[in-house]
Amino acid sequence: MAAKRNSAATDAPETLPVPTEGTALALDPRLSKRVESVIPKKRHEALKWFGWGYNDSQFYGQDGIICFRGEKYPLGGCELPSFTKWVEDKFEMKVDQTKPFPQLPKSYPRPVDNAPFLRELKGSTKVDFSLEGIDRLVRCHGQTLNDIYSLWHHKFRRIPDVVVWPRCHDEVVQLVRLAHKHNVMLLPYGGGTSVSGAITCPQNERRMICVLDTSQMNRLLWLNKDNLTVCFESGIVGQDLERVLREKGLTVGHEPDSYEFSTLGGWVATRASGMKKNVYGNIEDLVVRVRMVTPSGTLERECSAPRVSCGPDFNHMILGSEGTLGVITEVVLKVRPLPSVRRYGSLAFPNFEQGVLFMREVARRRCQPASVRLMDNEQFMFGQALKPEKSWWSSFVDGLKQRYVTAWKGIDLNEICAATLLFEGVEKEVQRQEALIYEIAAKFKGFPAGGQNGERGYVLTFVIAYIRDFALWQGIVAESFETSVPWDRCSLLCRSVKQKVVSECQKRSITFYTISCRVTQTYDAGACIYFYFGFRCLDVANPVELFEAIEHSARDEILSCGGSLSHHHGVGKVRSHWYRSAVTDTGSALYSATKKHLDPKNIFALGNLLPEEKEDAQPKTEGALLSASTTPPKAKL
Ligand SMILES: Cc1cc2nc3c(=O)[nH]c(=O)nc-3n(C[C@H](O)[C@H](O)[C@H](O)COP(=O)(O)OP(=O)(O)OC[C@H]3O[C@@H](n4cnc5c(N)ncnc54)[C@H](O)[C@@H]3O)c2cc1C
Repeated sequence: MAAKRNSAATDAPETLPVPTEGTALALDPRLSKRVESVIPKKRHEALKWFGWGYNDSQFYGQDGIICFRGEKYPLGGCELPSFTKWVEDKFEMKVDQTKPFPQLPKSYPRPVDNAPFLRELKGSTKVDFSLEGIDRLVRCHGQTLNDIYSLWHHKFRRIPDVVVWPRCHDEVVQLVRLAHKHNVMLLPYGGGTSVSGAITCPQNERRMICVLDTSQMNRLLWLNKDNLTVCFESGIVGQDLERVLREKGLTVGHEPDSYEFSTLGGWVATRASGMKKNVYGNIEDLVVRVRMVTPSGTLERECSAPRVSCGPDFNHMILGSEGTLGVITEVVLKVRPLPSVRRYGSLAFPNFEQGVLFMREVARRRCQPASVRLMDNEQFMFGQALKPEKSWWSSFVDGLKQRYVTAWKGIDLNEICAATLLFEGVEKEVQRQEALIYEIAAKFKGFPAGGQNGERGYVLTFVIAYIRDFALWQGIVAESFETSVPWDRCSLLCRSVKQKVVSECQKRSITFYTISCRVTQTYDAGACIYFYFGFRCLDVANPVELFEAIEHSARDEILSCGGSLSHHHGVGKVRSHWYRSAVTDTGSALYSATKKHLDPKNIFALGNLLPEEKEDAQPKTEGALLSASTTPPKAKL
């Protein structure tokens, strides 16, 4: 989504060191420049301190109707009567626009001091830093429900004590050395979009916590047009990266739903997945080479050859390291020429099972378009509700009526589900793909439902992220969770997890809730499933604990159905309970040994992956105890 750029971020001297690559002839040194970012150094000047996205974009209530403001998005300035009705029916509540919005705290947690560290930071480096409360607060968390709820209710006991903004690899090397020397905890911070608790400050850390904000390390370092590779610093934000490349007729094609705000370093550190992975690959397919600064030295592959057989691949040690091993500073990525054609489509299926069979067949024949996503009925209806007055539900139905009126017979609107499609490539290839996809869909009773519906589905993705804050404001807690699963367990897992959530809600007398799922990625061997869950919590004392207890049960169910701990959100702190059993004791010992070698003083003590020992853990309430299993379930091979 286009946004005004931040020129303040361009003031760094251009004398910063620039690594070179390959044959100098293929390189254009003029390219090495800081990118004007849409996100200012003082993030809170453009982004909400208390939730998701831009300050000027949000859902709000007016005369009992839900509206959306924010000119960067197509729903900007729209009233949403259907969505209002959906909320009223689902949660039996009216929009209450008189509810207060959260207020910034009047004071911030007292910082832990480490005078020798600060003295040396000021004296022997040129790294900019801040001790201001607001700079510390906005970087103490990611985007989990728990994070946002804690912010709204001023619950964070521990926030960073100092924020630093290095501008290049060498400054990171200096900072890591300093932190190691003075035993300061370092927390690499990219876009702050983590949904695993990965950047939430460990609440029991007694050392000074220094957040290393990568936003000022966002240069395009070089571009090699012969090899179609590009090197960026790790702090570049997704939309900036794509904009710069687009100007040169190129794209990386990595578009996670958070790409407006998440960074290249964050993608690598979490093993992110983008919606167009079918054409461009997931982040691990796109990375050619990556540099990570650790207290024991810099870890990187020596050359940019496309594939090497040279023992275990240490790029994969860095991918998914979740900030616990070091700071990723520079990444070499593959680029592709921009596609000449980009076309949307959509399909309707009589029920979810037919839709899954269609997805499976598309994967079997390896003919996935850039993106194909299947929504269940609940999510489909929710998507329809999110239309401005008189728009696409009517056009959707009309479209179907006009073209497929006879085929509609026998389709139950309580069962219908839909897939959205995005095709990219050259015209001929896109036409071939479209024909094949619609032919396969027909075998599973699927109907084309128009490009406009498909486009809306993708565009809405960026707006949907704003709903959670509105829901919380109104007294609904909601969040998504995801997994990946082999094909033969896909439908079973979707059904079982939804049933589990329903029964957990009933057990806890939660009457008003929503649980839905979608298949978002397909592979040869299985798929990625996304669940959305929310419930009305107006009279609940500890809604987040309750939510987490139910989510915990849902994760147990996912694992016992043969699903993974995570397809792309990562482990962080939220899923660390299951990490050891997911990778075996031997695997977790290997990770610990690696960490000990790279970071002997544990300065990257984020507490991700393997849970930290809890020194003063609070006793759990009944809601949490009800479902917190001690032995994580395991699926058979
Ligand atoms: C609305 C929404 C939609 C999302 N959609 C997707 C999606 O489609 N696909 C997907 O994969 N994820 C998605 N996510 C999750 C999140 O955006 C990703 O995990 C993303 O990769 C995080 O990047 P970030 O720059 O925000 O990292 P942060 O949140 O800042 O950090 C995440 C982790 O990476 C570490 N880290 C960050 N930068 C560095 C660095 N330079 N060196 C070392 N460690 C570092 C941090 O320490 C932390 O452990 C979504 C999240 C939200 C809120």
